[in-house]
Amino acid sequence: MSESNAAKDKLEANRVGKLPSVYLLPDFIDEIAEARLLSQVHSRGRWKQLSGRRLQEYGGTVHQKHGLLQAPLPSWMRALTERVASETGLWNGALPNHVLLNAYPPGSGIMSHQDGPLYDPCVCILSLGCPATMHFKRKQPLHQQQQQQPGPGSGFVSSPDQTLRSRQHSPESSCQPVQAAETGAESATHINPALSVLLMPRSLLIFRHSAYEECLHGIDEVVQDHFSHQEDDLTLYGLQAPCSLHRKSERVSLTIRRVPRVRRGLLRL
Ligand SMILES: O=C(O)CCC(=O)C(=O)O
Ligand SMILES: [Fe+2]
Repeated sequence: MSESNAAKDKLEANRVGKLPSVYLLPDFIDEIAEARLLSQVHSRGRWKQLSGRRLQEYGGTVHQKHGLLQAPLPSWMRALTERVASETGLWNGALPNHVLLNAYPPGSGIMSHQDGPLYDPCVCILSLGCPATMHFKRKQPLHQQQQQQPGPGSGFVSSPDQTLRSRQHSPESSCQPVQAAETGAESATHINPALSVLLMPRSLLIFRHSAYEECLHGIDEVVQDHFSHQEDDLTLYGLQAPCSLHRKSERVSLTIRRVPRVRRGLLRL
């Protein structure tokens, strides 16, 4: 079997939930590699402070009109992106060229959003540090969004004082508007999640195609995630429902993507 067929088979064996294109690779890296990555992440680069999280961007800046104004990835990050590409068989032999680092203090998250149209519709997220849960919600038709949204550039997440999360969506009354996501069009939904995936440290979450294009994804602002039913992700981690996971320390994630349109050398725009 060719290397890329083996990678595709491995992905299919690690598909989670009912959405057709979400995959989870638990322990994609070991604890030594995690500690090394965390020290790389914290020893260099300048963080941009956003509401509730810090951000660093590697590989260049994504420009609406020109695509990726490319800057080289640091060698430690290139080694990781090459491994992700070869072990997943994603991007058909091309390499991801853009990585976002997000650092979340306990109890923070990221509002529901869709990543921008300039990326290949395929994302790999490596989690380090503390667990969290990613919720996918189907986008609503525009006319329904207009009735429910507070306006462009804002969205809804669970309120910070909500301490429990089960695999049910929070009631509308516990929602509050937050700043739009960095990476693309945002909109709010109030329907039940189509899928919730536990992001344990060292795991690699992958989503693409319809999960990328037809869903929003986000992480609730809670200090504890509760799982009432046994689902694929828990089984892959060897966990048994019901169970709760506390977010006691910082979570760092690396969002690995590919921007097909590249402009080399930073331009003055
Ligand atoms: O931190 C995460 O797991 C999610 C990050 C994300 O959705 C993004 O960078 O677009
Ligand atoms: Fe995202």
